[in-house]
Amino acid sequence: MLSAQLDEYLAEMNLSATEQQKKQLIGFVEMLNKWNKAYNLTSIRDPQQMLIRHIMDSLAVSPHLVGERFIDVGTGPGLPGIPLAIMNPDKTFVLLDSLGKRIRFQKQVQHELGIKNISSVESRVEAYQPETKFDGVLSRAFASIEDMLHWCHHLPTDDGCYYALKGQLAEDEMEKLPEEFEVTDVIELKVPRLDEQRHLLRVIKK
Ligand SMILES: C[S@@+](CC[C@H](N)C(=O)[O-])C[C@H]1O[C@@H](n2cnc3c(N)ncnc32)[C@H](O)[C@@H]1O
Repeated sequence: MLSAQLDEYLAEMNLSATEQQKKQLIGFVEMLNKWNKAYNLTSIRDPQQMLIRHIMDSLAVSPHLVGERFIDVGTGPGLPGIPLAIMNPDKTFVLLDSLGKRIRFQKQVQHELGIKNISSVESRVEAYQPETKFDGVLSRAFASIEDMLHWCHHLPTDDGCYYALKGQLAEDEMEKLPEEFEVTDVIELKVPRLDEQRHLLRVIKK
């Protein structure tokens, strides 16, 4: 059932996936569903809705990523980072969250599904000092853009950028951007069966 839906949605989004990648995406939904009661990972309880609202919503960002090394800040159970890592094995993703049980869940996912290009970090983002900086800093449902830029300014390379996955566009949020930053792209995302506005904002330091 889930796998037929996944095939349909991937086709609608013009994304192609190997059998192994599809197995991992479905496996991730199954693990979210199984661990949700004990670990309180998401308010969405129905696996079919998880597929749309978590997996496909995350994957809508995939065609817009530029670079190889990414960090997903405030990733929770690994969103959008885990679906993006599954579909982009040539890129690496650090999944950062301050809550230990979410990190434990991610590590279990990495182990059970054999996802090689993710690593999990338990830390507040402000305190995290990576050895190597990132081409892209991603977030979904994490903070206002202003707070994201404030807390993450030490993470991207000089020509790296920020990707914020948002619902309805908050013009006031964009107006409050510190003047050294610039929104270079506002991309309207199409997520199958999701009748809500979704946007990806790409921000750079001028
Ligand atoms: C609303 S959840 C969003 C989770 C996921 N990105 C998603 O889209 O489902 C926000 C997450 O950010 C984490 N968080 C909040 N403030 C943080 C901080 N300063 N540093 C690291 N993680 C933080 C929380 O623990 C939580 O898991």
